[in-house]
Amino acid sequence: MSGQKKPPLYKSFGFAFEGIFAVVKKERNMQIHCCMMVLVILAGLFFQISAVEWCICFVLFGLIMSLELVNTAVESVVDLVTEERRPLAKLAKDAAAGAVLIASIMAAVAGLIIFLPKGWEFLVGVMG
Ligand SMILES: Nc1ncnc2c1ncn2[C@@H]1O[C@H](COP(=O)(O)OP(=O)(O)OP(=O)(O)O)[C@@H](O)[C@H]1O
Repeated sequence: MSGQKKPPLYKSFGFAFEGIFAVVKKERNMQIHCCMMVLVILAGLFFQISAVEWCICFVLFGLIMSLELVNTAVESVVDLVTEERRPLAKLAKDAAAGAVLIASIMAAVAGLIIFLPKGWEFLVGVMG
């Protein structure tokens, strides 16, 4: 929309937050990501993970949630453009979903690398 006055910065932030809240409300996968984030934060506090480990966790939360927002945006645009079954619509939706899946698998692996040894140490300490 060139030539039109841009909305003030605070309004742009408002629209962005509206988008985030709408996706959290509508998308079950986003609700699962939010629950996982809370669980990881609780585990991080319990096991007192290092600053670098917190950074890795927060970067991965951001990556997965951002990709979920983009995935919902792609799905919405595809549905807006066509209700017919079309190969390109399928490719767009499946590729966007694949991006979320890859990030989630990598985050799960990173989570295991960070938390598995600490969980094991804790169990050994409790039992021994
Ligand atoms: N217009 C379309 N043309 C061809 N295939 C489509 C089309 N719309 C959806 N599909 C296929 O059906 C699958 C399910 O689509 P849907 O829109 O229900 O999204 P979804 O993968 O269930 O995502 P979510 O659960 O996040 O809504 C897609 O992954 C895609 O493979």
